[in-house]
Amino acid sequence: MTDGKPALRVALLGCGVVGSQVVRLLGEQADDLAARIGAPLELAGVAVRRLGRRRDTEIDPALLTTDAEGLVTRDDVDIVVEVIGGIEPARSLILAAMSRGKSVVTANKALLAEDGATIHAAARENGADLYFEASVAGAIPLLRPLRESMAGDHVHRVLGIVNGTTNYILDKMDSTGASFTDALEEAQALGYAEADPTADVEGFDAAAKAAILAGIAFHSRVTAADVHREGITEITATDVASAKGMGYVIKLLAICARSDDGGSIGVRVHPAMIPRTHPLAGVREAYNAVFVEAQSAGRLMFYGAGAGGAPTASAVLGDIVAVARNRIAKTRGPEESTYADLKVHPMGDTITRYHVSLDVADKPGVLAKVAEVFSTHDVSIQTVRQEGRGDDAQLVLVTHRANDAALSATIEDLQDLDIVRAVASVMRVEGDDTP
Ligand SMILES: NC(=O)c1ccc[n+]([C@@H]2O[C@H](COP(=O)([O-])OP(=O)(O)OC[C@H]3O[C@@H](n4cnc5c(N)ncnc54)[C@H](O)[C@@H]3O)[C@@H](O)[C@H]2O)c1
Ligand SMILES: N[C@@H](CCO)C(=O)O
Ligand code: NA
Repeated sequence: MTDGKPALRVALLGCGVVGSQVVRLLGEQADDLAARIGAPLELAGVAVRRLGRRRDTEIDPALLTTDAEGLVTRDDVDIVVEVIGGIEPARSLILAAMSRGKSVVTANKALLAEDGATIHAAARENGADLYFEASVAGAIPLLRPLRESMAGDHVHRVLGIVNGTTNYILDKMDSTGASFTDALEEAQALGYAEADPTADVEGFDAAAKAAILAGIAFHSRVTAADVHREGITEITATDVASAKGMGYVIKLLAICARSDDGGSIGVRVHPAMIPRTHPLAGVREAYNAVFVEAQSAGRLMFYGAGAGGAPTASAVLGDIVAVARNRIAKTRGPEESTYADLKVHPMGDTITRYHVSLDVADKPGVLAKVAEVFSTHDVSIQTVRQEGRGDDAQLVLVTHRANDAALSATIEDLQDLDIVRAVASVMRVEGDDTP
């Protein structure tokens, strides 16, 4: 089937959770891959940090090297797969590979979100392919559909759950009533959360993915620094229970949306309450799901495993096949598209809704004073109810849509009211069509 075509030679950088599964699949599926590509794939070498380490997959020791730079610049390498992660040395290695015309496949969201401009420019200047499906939502085909299948449509909004670890934690808190700390420990015991869980629980991982998604969806350059980011560490069991009581569930969402006038985009990652009837509410455990809303396509939903060695390697393998086919056809995949050049507007200009719980004194006139603060900022209240009485009273308010800046100024003023003992919780509400 491959007509004796010479093999395409693959250099793998990094052999951890994802890399070891890439090695396994390249071996196990060699015949099918060759048939699909029209030429066999051959592993030219695997760059690792330490030679002697025990690995999940058996690798011919002769393929291992600690000289990643030497490997990517070898003449007999056609395709470089970067699954080391982080900014350096990943960036220098990718640039070195591209400068020699090699095709690059990477899963590195951190690098693409921080300095995608440099990597994409190098791909363009050297006529090299750059594929990165695994960088966002692991196995779920999402970037290729956005870059290619939807290239003829006009995307309004991308909204989703793009971090499995935090979804697992929030799901446990919701289903068992666990505290954040207990749910995090469970996620760590199961291998979802890393020993240092900061990138996940503080929303950095999701923010990098949001930047990549927004850039592709809106044909603009978006970096991690442009993304408004809030993590889930402050969410309490009480927040989760009270959301549940009102028919909501708390999820960490990534939201990339055009402004109402279409002149700018908002890109944000933060926890939000969504109705339990919303399709994203049913995304349990460590799964990911992303909605794309486009002018002609309408609403599309992408769902599946956003992390894990084998699922992520599936996306990497798909990219390897794509770049291999391109090499054989002497063509290239699509370049980065940033022609629309939309700017990211500040979070304060984003239109959101708030759910607010206030510990208040239960006496006449309190509600009127609270309502006055909202009206001063032109924020309209949708519902208000009181829970408890006397010294234990709580006012729970849900607003209509307003500027996030007006909503957060309202909260600041409420904090200063002497009748408000504490602002017990503030959470944005998403996913219902309330104006
Ligand atoms: N694990 C997942 O579920 C997942 C999902 C999507 C994307 N990703 C991305 O895939 C990439 C790899 O993630 P991972 O989970 O496999 O990480 P990992 O830490 O398990 O593997 C990275 C490997 O790279 C090696 N390494 C570090 N510096 C090196 C160097 N200079 N030369 C050679 N090897 C070096 C490390 O020793 C390690 O084995 C990251 O960019 C990550 O964001 C991972
Ligand atoms: N740590 C990420 C997986 C890698 O993108 C997650 O929990 O979804
Ligand atoms: Na993906």
